[in-house]
Amino acid sequence: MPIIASNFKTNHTRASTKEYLEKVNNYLKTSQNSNSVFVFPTSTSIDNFSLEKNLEIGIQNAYFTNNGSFTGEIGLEQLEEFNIKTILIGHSERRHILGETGEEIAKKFEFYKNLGFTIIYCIGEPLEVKEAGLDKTLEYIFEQFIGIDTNYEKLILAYEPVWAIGTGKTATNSDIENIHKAIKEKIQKPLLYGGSVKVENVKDICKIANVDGALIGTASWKAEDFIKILENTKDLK
Ligand SMILES: O=C(CO)COP(=O)(O)O
Repeated sequence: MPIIASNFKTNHTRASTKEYLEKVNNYLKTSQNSNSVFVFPTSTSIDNFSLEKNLEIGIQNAYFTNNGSFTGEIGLEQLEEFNIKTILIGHSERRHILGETGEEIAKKFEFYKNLGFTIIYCIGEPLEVKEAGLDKTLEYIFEQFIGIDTNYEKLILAYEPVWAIGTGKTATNSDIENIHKAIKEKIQKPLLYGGSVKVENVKDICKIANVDGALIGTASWKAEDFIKILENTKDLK
């Protein structure tokens, strides 16, 4: 069964997140859809939601600390209040827009690994690297694993080419196939694809060899569309 995840990024309010989750949860309750579903709302919208077993809330980001003086950040204490046990680490927007370094990402990974969190770890190359060819792309991607324990049992990977995120430009199926194959040869962990996944293409993408699911931004922000995405992928292995 595929893993299907929605990354809200900086979208939705507390009220609309609750509404969204009610809709998705009701769908899962009645549809016999056994996909493994994750939703990553904004930090201000997390709560103690009562959800189906296969729907889990994760956090988009947190600092590697229990608590302390890190203005603007949240840590373990704030996550524990809502029983959050899943975190997204290494998203390209944090790497490239918020300036998170490989070293900080590795520390974050280690901290949340030691706490037994499920970690969705994102990797992916910017356009200029893609244009330099497959070898350069793989070299860039594998550098993003430096300091990361790729044997961690609760690790899920997400390949998200930076040039495909929020641009409407999905990688071609053969790009996805080649990159996923190369990653899987080295790291045998569930591997999601992300980058302009849509209601219309999610099924075909999830059918590509070595694609275990999808991490979706824009196309997942309306509950009705996310439910269509879940419906379109429900019969896949
Ligand atoms: O960054 C993404 C998910 O983490 C992908 O975003 P889009 O689906 O908007 O391209």
